[in-house]
Amino acid sequence: MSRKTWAAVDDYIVEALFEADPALDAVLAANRDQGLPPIDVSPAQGKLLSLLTRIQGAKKVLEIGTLGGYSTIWMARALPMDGKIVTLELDPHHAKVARSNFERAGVSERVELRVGPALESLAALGAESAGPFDLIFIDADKPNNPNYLSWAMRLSRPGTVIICDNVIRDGAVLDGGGHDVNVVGARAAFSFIGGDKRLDGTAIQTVGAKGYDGFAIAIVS
Ligand SMILES: C[S@@+](CC[C@H](N)C(=O)[O-])C[C@H]1O[C@@H](n2cnc3c(N)ncnc32)[C@H](O)[C@@H]1O
Ligand SMILES: [Mg+2]
Repeated sequence: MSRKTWAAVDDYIVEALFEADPALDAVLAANRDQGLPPIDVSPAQGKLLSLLTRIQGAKKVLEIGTLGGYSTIWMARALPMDGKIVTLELDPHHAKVARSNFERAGVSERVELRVGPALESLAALGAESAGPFDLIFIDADKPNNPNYLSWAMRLSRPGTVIICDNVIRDGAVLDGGGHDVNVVGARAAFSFIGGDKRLDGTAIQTVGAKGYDGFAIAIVS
């Protein structure tokens, strides 16, 4: 099965199941126009995040790694009116594009974007007792996965769902002796989840418009 087929099936899923969504299309167009890398989740993955937010009944969501806010908007729309998503982004240009995307998509009131190194923003959230969050999506610099998971635990409660993106990496996750820092980060996420008795997790391998990758998903006990 080729990458072309995976992408075509993704298109089929979107066509068969999703309403036309000019607002989200505009987000991707703005990201492209502003030179952001196309490393956001795919539409099918965004919908999965939205469904998981709803299945969880989440009111408070934390996202680490905003980019242009594509995944943020999927999750923000799945929140109740009094829900909130805090999203953390290092790059001021990405953050600026994301802010205007939130405005255009009509979700600004439900989104709090914090700019700076996520580890500093997480420490601030901890100091403010901003948790617990109901769902936490980790999708930033992969070498920091264990640090982000460690903060996710501190900002969680029993029942919090933690999702970590890009943990399969074309199957390179199998390469335990390699030096690719992103693979090392993916494996560190598995080690963290597998090694913490409070976490019960699995991973979903995904193929589609974004190639072969996957999400790790865990629940806090
Ligand atoms: C894969 S993109 C996020 C994609 C987004 N979640 C989506 O699906 O639409 C990763 C983002 O994390 C940001 N990032 C990288 N290192 C970071 C750090 N130390 N702190 C906060 N954000 C960081 C990058 O600038 C980039 O915008
Ligand atoms: Mg990702």
